[in-house]
Amino acid sequence: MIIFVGRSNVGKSTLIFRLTGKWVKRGKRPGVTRRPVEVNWRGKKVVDMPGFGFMSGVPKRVQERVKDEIVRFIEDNAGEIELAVLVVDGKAAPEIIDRWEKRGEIPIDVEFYGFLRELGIPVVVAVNKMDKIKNIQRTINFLAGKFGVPYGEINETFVPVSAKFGKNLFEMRKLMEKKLKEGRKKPPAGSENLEDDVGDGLLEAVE
Ligand SMILES: Nc1nc2c(ncn2[C@@H]2O[C@H](COP(=O)(O)OP(=O)(O)OP(=O)(O)O)[C@@H](O)[C@H]2O)c(=O)[nH]1
Ligand SMILES: [Mg+2]
Repeated sequence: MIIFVGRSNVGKSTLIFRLTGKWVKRGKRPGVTRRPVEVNWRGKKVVDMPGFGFMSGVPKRVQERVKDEIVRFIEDNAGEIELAVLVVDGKAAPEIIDRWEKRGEIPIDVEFYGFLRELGIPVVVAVNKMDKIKNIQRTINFLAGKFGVPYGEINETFVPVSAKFGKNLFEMRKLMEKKLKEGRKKPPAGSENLEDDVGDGLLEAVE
């Protein structure tokens, strides 16, 4: 199972539609997807999750309940979830994160990234709406800092995309496939990239 999670209106459903070609409900206002929706992609379940955070016309109490339901869904299915794609709105996220931190709160995206990693779920962060972002690398570096992703792991964690304009979807798919292949196991901290690089060097030498 692959889940797509993220705040409301970041483009999760549009991204799933682009990736799988399967019809899922999309919309202009936050709060379109209200229940997990399952589609099939290459023999795997892809789950379009409701968004957390602000939803237009939805009381705060209900928003909180939706968030609790998402957390419960992930906990209940943790054993089956092979990969999570955390979708963020690359244009809006830095500002929202700063605002939450200034209030002394943990930004919801930061919280969810940590939550997924704690459960051992591999995460790809799709930085969506790249068509609206001026300096993509700066945005990604900012997010990596907030999420606590080490410098060496940025390129295997973050991918800028535009679901609406179909940009960089191939890159996203490639990263998803890489993470799926790697599975859940995690090499000891500090050694991960070193070993890969050594292996690549050897292969190149043979070729
Ligand atoms: N500019 C721009 N707009 C986008 C992009 N991707 C999605 N959108 C727009 O963002 C809005 C929300 O898209 P959805 O796919 O419904 O978002 P969602 O995350 O599924 O929203 P919820 O189900 O409410 O949580 C729509 O108006 C999309 O057209 C993008 O890459 N660039
Ligand atoms: Mg949706």
